[in-house]
Amino acid sequence: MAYRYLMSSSNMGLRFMSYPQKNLLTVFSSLSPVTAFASIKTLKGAFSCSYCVRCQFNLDDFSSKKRHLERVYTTNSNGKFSNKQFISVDPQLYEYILSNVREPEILGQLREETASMRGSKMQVSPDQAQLLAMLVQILGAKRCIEVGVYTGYSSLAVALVLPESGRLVACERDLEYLEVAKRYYELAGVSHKVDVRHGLAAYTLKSLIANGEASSYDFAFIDAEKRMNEEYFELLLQLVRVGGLIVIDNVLWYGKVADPMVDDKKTDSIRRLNKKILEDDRVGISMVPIGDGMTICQKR
Ligand SMILES: C[S@@+](CC[C@H](N)C(=O)[O-])C[C@H]1O[C@@H](n2cnc3c(N)ncnc32)[C@H](O)[C@@H]1O
Repeated sequence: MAYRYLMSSSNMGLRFMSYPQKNLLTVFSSLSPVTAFASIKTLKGAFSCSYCVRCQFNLDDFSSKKRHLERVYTTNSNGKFSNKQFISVDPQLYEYILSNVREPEILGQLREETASMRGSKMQVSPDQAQLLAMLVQILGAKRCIEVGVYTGYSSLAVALVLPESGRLVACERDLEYLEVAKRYYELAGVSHKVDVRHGLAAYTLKSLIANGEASSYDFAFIDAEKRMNEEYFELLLQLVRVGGLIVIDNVLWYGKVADPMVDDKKTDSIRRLNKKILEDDRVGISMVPIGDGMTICQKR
């Protein structure tokens, strides 16, 4: 790890370092990780953070430095991405991210109530919900659809920022979960904005199209049965207007999409859809590594 990291730093960090520092790094890169860490520590004061162009870790704090080494990686694809540095989010960093989320009180209450329920891991994270709400606000969205409500966390985040005349069609097949969601829509004073549809989401989406509602929605969020995502995407592409957004959750599937050893049906279907969307000229795209990964698609 240390070797890999030290080598990677020669592509970015070194531009900002003096020659002695560069020489020292060259020496470090040939050391074993343990020796490298020890040597870094003895260099206290020689330079601050030689590993990353951004941070300025205090070398006195050896454990911070070690954590930093474990958190920052460099792309490894023959320079195709200019040896881009990127971070992996460990629990400590994620706690920090969450501490920077403005979570409305009612959403916090719903999250806490849901924590003890079956399937609570399915809920989007507070940082994801905040991003969804922001997208809705940026769009000035009035008409939204959610596929996969569970107990209502993401749908409530969206409903809270919709204008009074806004409408969110909330599709969920499980009545027990919907009852919790409906209670929270009431508590938050947004139930007049939410059109709850109990049943299979594909059926609801087809009925909206049959009802003449094509191209009339601004925003849609897909977060239900993953193997159905392609069908939801196609139906929602009919329902969303040009310029509107379709956001798909779980596109990284806990990292399994990038692991060639994983070939289960769910992972394969997510990979297939990711590839299809990448090649789909009907939408502009951005895959965002937030939560379990979300792809934001804008209809052209
Ligand atoms: C990942 S959870 C949704 C989490 C929710 N977005 C949140 O943030 O709390 C997926 C939900 O989709 C529902 N679901 C799965 N397949 C469905 C289908 N075909 N039609 C409607 N709902 C479905 C499940 O019952 C489950 O509650």
